[in-house]
Amino acid sequence: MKVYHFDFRCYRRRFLQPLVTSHGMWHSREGIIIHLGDPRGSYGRGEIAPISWFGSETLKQALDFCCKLPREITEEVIFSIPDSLPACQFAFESALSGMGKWPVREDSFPLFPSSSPPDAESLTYTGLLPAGKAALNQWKTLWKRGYRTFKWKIGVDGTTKELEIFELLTRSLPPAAKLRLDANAGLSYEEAKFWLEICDHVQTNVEFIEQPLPVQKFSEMLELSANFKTAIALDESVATLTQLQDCFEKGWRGIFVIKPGIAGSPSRLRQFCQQHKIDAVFSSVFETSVGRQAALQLAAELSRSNRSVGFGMNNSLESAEHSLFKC
Ligand SMILES: O=C(O)CCC(=O)C1=CC=C[C@@H](O)[C@@H]1C(=O)O
Ligand SMILES: [Mg+2]
Repeated sequence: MKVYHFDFRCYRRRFLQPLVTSHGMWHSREGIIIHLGDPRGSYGRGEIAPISWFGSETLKQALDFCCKLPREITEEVIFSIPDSLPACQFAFESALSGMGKWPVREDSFPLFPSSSPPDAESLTYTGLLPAGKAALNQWKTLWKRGYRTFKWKIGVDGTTKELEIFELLTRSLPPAAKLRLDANAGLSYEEAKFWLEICDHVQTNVEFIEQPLPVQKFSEMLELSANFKTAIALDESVATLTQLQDCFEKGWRGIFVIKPGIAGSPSRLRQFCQQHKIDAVFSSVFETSVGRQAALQLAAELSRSNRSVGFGMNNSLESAEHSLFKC
């Protein structure tokens, strides 16, 4: 059985502007870059970028797992990482499948790749707008950079204030623009109905409302998805492969937001998406280009519709280059 040398480093990158969602304010993205090397000098890298409030493991759980692993590991160890560690499953399997595809080893630990995978060139990207009225100016900057799909967080400032901004935003967006509203599970049932009603009658193309209700309100979201023209996309409800399978089995046939970085095993995710031909929107976990490359490769392979991918904001965080440290 092949044996790989295993090593890892932690990183911490600040958001240039804290990310404000109904979950709260997110100031820094922390994660782990893993390195697998083989005796011939080939190596692969992966990234553990958990989002525990979405249902993945915590960074501490991932770090404990890495610290307990021996420095020499086999494929058997990699494919037996438990489903309770989905971000670890993603990282180790990505590193294994990337063996030998990385440039000749640099002296420093991992240099972060600057390019996206070739297959990802066919993808279009979503621009993430800041919550609140800052969105009214920010969309123009992103439009000039070529974005045509925008995502705006709601469930942060209250419906009255957000509706005011929404009306100004939809009146200023060009007809070719698409808008996604992401509530991060922060609306009540009545507020969700209200937003769906508004979106059904507004001129701008509202592509979908993302996770309007908490994960526990699955049947309410299933009912709402049948009663409005505006689509609903599940995100927090389908964050891990286990949750994704569960929502599919309970009858969800709407849009699934897939964050490969926390979904779990890429091979099992690929098998599920190909078998069930789901309407998937691929989304970032604000990972570095190490995890982003692996996630975009999956998005390019598995995106069946022309929905843009939520990986537009790699400039939302400070550079990864000097963020690494031994942990
Ligand atoms: O999906 C996108 O367009 C960008 C990524 C994004 O919005 C998110 C990434 C990670 C956690 C959340 O704050 C947020 C989301 O809810 O989708
Ligand atoms: Mg979301």
